[in-house]
Amino acid sequence: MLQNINLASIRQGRLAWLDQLVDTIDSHVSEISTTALYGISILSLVSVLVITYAIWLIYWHPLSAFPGDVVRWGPNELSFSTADAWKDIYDRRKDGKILVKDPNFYRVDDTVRAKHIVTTSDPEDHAQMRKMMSHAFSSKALLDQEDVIQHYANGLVDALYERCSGGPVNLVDFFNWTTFDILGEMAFGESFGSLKNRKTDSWIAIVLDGVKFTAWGVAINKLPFLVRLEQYVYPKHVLEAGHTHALQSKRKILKRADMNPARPDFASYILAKREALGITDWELAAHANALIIAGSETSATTLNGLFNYLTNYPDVYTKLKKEVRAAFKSGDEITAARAGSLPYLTACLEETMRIYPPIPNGMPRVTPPEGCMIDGRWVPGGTTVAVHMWAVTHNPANFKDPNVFRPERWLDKSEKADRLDASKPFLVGPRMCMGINMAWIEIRILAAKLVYYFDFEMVDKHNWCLGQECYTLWQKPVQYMVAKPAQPQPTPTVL
Ligand code: HEM
Repeated sequence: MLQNINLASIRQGRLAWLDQLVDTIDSHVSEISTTALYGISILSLVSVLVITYAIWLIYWHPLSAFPGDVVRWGPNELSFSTADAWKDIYDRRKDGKILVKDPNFYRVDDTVRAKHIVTTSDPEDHAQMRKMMSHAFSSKALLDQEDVIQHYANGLVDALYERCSGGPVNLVDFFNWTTFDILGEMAFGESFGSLKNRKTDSWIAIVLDGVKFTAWGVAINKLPFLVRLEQYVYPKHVLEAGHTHALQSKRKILKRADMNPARPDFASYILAKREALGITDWELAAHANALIIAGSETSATTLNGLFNYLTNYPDVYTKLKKEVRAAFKSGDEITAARAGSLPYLTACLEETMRIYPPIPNGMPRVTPPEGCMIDGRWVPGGTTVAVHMWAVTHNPANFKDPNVFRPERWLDKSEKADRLDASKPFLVGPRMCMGINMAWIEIRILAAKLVYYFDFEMVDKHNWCLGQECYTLWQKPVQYMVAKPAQPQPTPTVL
């Protein structure tokens, strides 16, 4: 009996509690129903639209027919990794069609992203800029440039002799100091003083962070609704570096404009056309920056990559040392011409730029409105296309054992196992690197001098090139090496 009473009261209590709950929900539902209904309807509509758009992109978009070796890596973007795609996308085409640089990737504005030779999309605009700068890359200019390169190459050797007895050296710093000092002198009329001070100039640190600013800008541009909010999307330090870098470059180039250097530098040729072509101060700064980044970071990357692979492949290193040390009786004899006649050195550098391309991503172009053929396939108009440097040089269809560092593949051309023309670290066609000759002079001299003067051993031997972050250019971590002198120290150079 007692039990029944208790059970009944419990049941009653439960029911009361449930009644209360139902009442509460009821009142809330009636309060929010209209708003919730609207919300749910809009959400459902958006979901249906997004799903329909996604299905359209996957099954009915004109590019949906591109599976396999051509990778559709964005709704309207194709990546080719065949040797033949290079000429169809970047070179002068037989059908006269021009694939311009994709303005969504090469972003420009009137201030911190002012257009320069690398970023302008308009072919006529570009041709004018290229003409303006051509004197800076003439044979005569190259002779002067070799003097500057020799000067800093000797400075690098001195700095390494000075520091190597104190323990392992971070090669990344030493190559940055050297290549940025060379380009600083060529572009702004003065070096950054990094080699002399044995310290990375603060401007260089900002330049390297500034590279991320450009890469973030490209990523943000992929979602147009983010562009207006972009200052909130960038990481704060990247945004600051991008702006500081542009402002400091403007200050530097305007200071250079007031100087009158004895030897013409890159700035001389640009300043000479400043009025005639109506080049703004921001554009002046952008040109100088483009030259410094294009010319220094890339060469430093190649040299770091070379010494990483040499120290990981002792047989290759021994063979290269033999070639270089047999060719020269003293370090002063190392000139660009003589270093250029060493086949194994050239093969080692070619192989470095294949396996660790200084600019590893694709440089996007847009197909003309009427579409065009690329590598034997029809591609509709307005499609963004590129050959991604890393993909094409690591594609086993182009290179046998693509992850193996084997300079011999560049020497034994009868082998035919490799499509050597798939590796184009300097690009091809009218937008190809303007500094290719200077780059070869620089990397040959610097590599030959270091191979001649030192024996390097990597601390904690590993493949330093793998696993690096990339923001168009590699974010290079420290690379510590033990440097043992192999020759008596030369007379130091006054920097
Ligand atoms: C190993 C070293 C180098 C590599 C791998 C390299 C690679 C490249 C690549 C791939 C481009 C095309 C970029 C694009 O279209 O977005 C380029 C353009 C350019 N590079 Fe280099 N570069 C190197 C060194 C240099 C040097 C030393 C200079 C001298 C300052 C230089 C000056 C330029 C210029 C002016 C352009 C723009 C050409 C144009 O659009 O007409 N580069 N480089």
